[in-house]
Amino acid sequence: MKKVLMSEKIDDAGIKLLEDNGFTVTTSPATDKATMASEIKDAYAVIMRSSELPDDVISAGKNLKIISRNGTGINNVDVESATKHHVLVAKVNGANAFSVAEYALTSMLMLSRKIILDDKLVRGKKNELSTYGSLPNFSSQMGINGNELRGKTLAILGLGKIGRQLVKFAQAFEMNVIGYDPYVKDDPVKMYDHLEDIYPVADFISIHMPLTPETAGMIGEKELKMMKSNAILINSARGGIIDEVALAKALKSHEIAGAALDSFKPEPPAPDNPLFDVDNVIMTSHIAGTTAEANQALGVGAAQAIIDFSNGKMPEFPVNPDVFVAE
Ligand SMILES: O=C(O)[C@H](O)COP(=O)(O)O
Repeated sequence: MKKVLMSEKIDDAGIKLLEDNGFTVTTSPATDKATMASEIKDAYAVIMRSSELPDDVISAGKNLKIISRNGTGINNVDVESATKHHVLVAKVNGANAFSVAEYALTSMLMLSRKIILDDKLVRGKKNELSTYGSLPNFSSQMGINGNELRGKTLAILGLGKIGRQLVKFAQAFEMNVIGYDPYVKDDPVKMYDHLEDIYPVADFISIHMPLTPETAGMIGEKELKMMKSNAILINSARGGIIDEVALAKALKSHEIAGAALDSFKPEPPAPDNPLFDVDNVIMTSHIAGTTAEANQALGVGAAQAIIDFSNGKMPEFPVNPDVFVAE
């Protein structure tokens, strides 16, 4: 029986699909590299999500034929090493696009309606609330008002499946959507050729690009200074695209109005990450693409890639297709 090693457990539907197709499925804790390297020895396939799959682990996989990432980003897989060892890397595109786009929209709404700030105010004033009597909207009386999304300009950086889903959501909120993506051939929204033309006009900026040498550190002090003072920046893509120290400074000095980050560098964020001390930022634990629905679709997609491969068929989303040799 062919063994599939999971560095993180996938949805039961994906495990069942593999077992129904004659594979044995085991989990090895991704945090323990030594165990992983020993477990990978007799594995035919690996399924992984957020864990790192470096060269020394891949090299230990003497029978390894395919690495299946249940997600789109492949920044945590050493594709070069996989290719060197003739291991196919496959991913699952689009299965969590709705979830990530929902996360971006939720963050935009929470920040522009000041939901977290108001929640803190209500809790902080719990003993005085009865004195407000017929004026329960005390935060509005204090001058704290949110804004609608309607009519605001949203810049979407990266117009893949996630970015395009966000376009649909934003248009339903009557936002003016603009975009930047040097790799798209069509123009799903008004596209800009240069990021420096986007920063000064956007009220919201949402990043949906992979972490690559081109995007690493793409938004730092200089770029933050170009943004509007009411700008809200959302990163549900990858840590490392935004300089977090520069962002904390820009938020503290109100150079921009707010931010939401779901991914950090390093991940999880180190205790001395300056964003912990900033109010107008939402910090979450890489949850944007993890809903029950997305997890199920991703698990099934990752399993299907292995089944297809083992049946001599190219998986739907290969990363290094040249190593594919039908079995
Ligand atoms: O790579 C992806 O599938 C999306 O960017 C979501 O990220 P995640 O899979 O790391 O949650």
